[in-house]
Amino acid sequence: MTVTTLDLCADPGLLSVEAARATVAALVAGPVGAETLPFAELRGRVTAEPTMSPTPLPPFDHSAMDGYALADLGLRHVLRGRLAAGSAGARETLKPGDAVRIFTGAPMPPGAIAVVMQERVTREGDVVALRTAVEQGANIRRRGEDVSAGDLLVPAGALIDARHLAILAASGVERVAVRRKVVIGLLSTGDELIEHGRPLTPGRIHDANRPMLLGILSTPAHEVIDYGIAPDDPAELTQLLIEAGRRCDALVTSGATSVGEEDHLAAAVAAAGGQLGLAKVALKPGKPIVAGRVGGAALVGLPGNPFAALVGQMLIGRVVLERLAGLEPRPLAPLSAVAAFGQKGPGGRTEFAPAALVGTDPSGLPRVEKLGRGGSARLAPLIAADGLAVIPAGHDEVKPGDAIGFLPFRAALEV
Ligand SMILES: Nc1nc2c(c(=O)[nH]1)N[C@H]1C(S)=C(S)[C@@H](COP(=O)(O)OP(=O)(O)OC[C@H]3O[C@@H](n4cnc5c(N)ncnc54)[C@H](O)[C@@H]3O)O[C@H]1N2
Ligand code: MOO
Repeated sequence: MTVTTLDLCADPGLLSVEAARATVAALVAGPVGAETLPFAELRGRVTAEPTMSPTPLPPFDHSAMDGYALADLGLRHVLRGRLAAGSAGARETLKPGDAVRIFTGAPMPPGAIAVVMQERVTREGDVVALRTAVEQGANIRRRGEDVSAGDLLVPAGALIDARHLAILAASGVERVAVRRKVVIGLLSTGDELIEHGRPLTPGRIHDANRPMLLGILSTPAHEVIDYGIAPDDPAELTQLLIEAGRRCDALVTSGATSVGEEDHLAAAVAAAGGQLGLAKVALKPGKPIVAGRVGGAALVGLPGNPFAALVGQMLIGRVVLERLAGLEPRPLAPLSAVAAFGQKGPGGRTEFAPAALVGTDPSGLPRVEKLGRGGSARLAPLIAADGLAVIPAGHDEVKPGDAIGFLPFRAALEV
């Protein structure tokens, strides 16, 4: 059987992380289709169309302070009424010398030109005496000063979070067109793996990658189909790939990417009528990443070692899912930090290592301490880590105080 390969790695050397991200992103022709959802179901979904505001925000002129609405800028006024937030507003227009007791959020009475804060006045019965002059328009929030009717509220390709919910709710938008959920098949490979929750037998280990990847991929924008553990059996793996290629937009696997005789992924993808390419990425850990297509699905094959799989998904696999979901892949932009450690290397590969934030240096940059002694199979150092230290390729040695990068888990693990 001939294995059809994609030319992911035309260069005989290692692909840079950025080049690998671009190559893998190009496997996806475009985003999945769209559907229209009610407001309550929008969180975590990706907008498919821009939403324009049906109304100005704020919808009417109102007071920004608790105080007095004034008909003119004189220092002495007579109180004519009271307006609280939620009131439908005053009907009568103020006359010169008039003031109205007003509270934050209440509609401006007709004829009022400024609001004075209550701390700036002396009250004697119905007389309001200003201690200092106010300017015209002071403390008035104008209709439409935040958003005009017809303004762009949320562009297409936005991952809807609390900010978007706030402005959509404020504008009374009830339905939004979003990308349908990206259907992701998830698969672990390896005869040594046992499902979490089942007892171990000699020589076998629990599958850690699928629960980890489920933890990353289970978002409102995705529907994950769990294909379980595939044994190191080419025929069985081929059948699974054919089925997943029919149902899924993307397939994320771990293991079997390497060169061992039991690493059957490439042959199984070819037997399933797909194409696969091996990208040797200048990345430590996670060097072997395979990507391709099977049926209608883009396939990302992560290395078997759990930390390598995590790094591969965070840095490279996610661009496939972002493209399918209609999100512009976010550039890999580690924060500037300084090393609180010294080490040799990483030489020609960019190294990612579990790391904790340990204060700041004199210039205010975060100091980053590397955790654990390396190794792509170790999980324990991740638990105390705040994110990943990023040591750029080309360093033969890192000394304490050297400039490095830091990728916080919070930003990196959200999809
Ligand atoms: N001769 C070579 N051997 C290896 C090379 C190489 O270049 N030449 N690369 C090494 C590197 S780097 C990595 S990473 C691994 C990648 O191997 P595979 O993607 O084929 O992964 P496996 O061989 O299936 O597994 C590697 C390791 O990870 C454990 N594993 C696998 N799946 C899971 C899982 N779901 N949960 C927990 N642990 C898992 C597996 O038992 C192995 O110990 O290849 C190196 N070898
Ligand atoms: O680079 Mo492997 O991906 O070390 O674990």
